[in-house]
Amino acid sequence: MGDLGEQGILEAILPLLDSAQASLGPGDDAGALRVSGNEVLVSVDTLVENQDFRLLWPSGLEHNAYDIGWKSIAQNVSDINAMGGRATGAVISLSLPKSTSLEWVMDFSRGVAEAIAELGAKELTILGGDLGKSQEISVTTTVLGECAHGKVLRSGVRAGDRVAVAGRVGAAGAGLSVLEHEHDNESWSRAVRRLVQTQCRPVPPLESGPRAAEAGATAMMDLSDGLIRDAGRMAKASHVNLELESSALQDFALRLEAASELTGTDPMSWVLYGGEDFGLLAAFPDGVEIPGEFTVIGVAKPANGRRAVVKVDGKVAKPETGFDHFG
Ligand SMILES: Nc1ncnc2c1ncn2[C@@H]1O[C@H](COP(=O)(O)OP(=O)(O)O)[C@@H](O)[C@H]1O
Ligand SMILES: Cc1ncc(C[n+]2csc(CCOP(=O)(O)OP(=O)(O)O)c2C)c(N)n1
Ligand SMILES: [Mg+2]
Repeated sequence: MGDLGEQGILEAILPLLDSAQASLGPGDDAGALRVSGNEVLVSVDTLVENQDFRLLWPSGLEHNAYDIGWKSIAQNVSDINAMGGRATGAVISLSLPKSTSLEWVMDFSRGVAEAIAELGAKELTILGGDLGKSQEISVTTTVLGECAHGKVLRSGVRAGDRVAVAGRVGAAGAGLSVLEHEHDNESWSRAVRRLVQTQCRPVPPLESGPRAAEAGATAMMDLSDGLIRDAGRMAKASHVNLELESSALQDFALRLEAASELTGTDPMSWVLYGGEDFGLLAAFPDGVEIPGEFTVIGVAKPANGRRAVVKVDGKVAKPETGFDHFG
């Protein structure tokens, strides 16, 4: 399966599955089902030890259970936010090695509870979950949600729309590089610690999803796999090119300098290809007032019947760069 990539696997399996009864089937940040006349959004995401976090990073930092609980909530409510909705319920499945301590599970659960409170997911309540035994830690959270303003899909961008982002871009990727860098974590500066914190405890902009929907966004998705890769998915779903300007991304890169000095990485590579910030990528038509927390980074242009692409400063960006579990 290694060479197929996530996209190739999905193209092979989705035709085998029946989604006819869904009001929105697979392909977007969340699916939707009509229940007693109301649309309910559903999304699921998994965190696996050594794939999505390490209990001990090469930098010497130990990853605590609290942060895993936090991130599992953050990454899931982010998918509901990306539809323009608010999370209402969640179930959490924990698969753990027998050696895991009770203190670990309690710390994890505190992270879940505090993420819900501090991220401002006021309507989100835990409905249940599951406990099981496994070789390594694996956390799967399913989240339900609703949209007051109608759901916003990835596929709605129209030529002429302005493309904008909210939340952080590149910080979590920079934090990941620092964690993976064999450099003693005791000597990290405050700025470096903040970037690591964005990787371990991401903060999706939960007010911005519903606000963008209300403002009239034509399309939206969350940024989990890297700006270029995710923008490529939006471009493909909407059959338009997304033309981005690196000058509009410069401010995001400037905020990553501390990590760049430590690891020797060009900060723009984190902005373009780093994932897990769980910010928003949205498109707004002309005449719509874009909410103030969004930064316009480009514009949508017709694909003219060709394969839709993402361009940066007029050059086609490589769609294969970014994060893929099977890439
Ligand atoms: N095993 C699967 N069966 C059916 N649909 C899937 C499966 N895995 C992923 N999908 C769907 O494919 C789309 C892309 O998945 P993914 O990249 O994980 O989404 P996201 O990045 O928003 O979490 C989503 O709509 C998701 O629901
Ligand atoms: C040990 C480790 N390796 C790599 C990463 C980077 N990483 C893991 S998942 C991911 C992308 C987002 O996760 P995914 O499960 O694809 O979320 P989704 O797109 O489904 O919301 C990235 C960049 C990490 N956080 N930790
Ligand atoms: Mg998503």
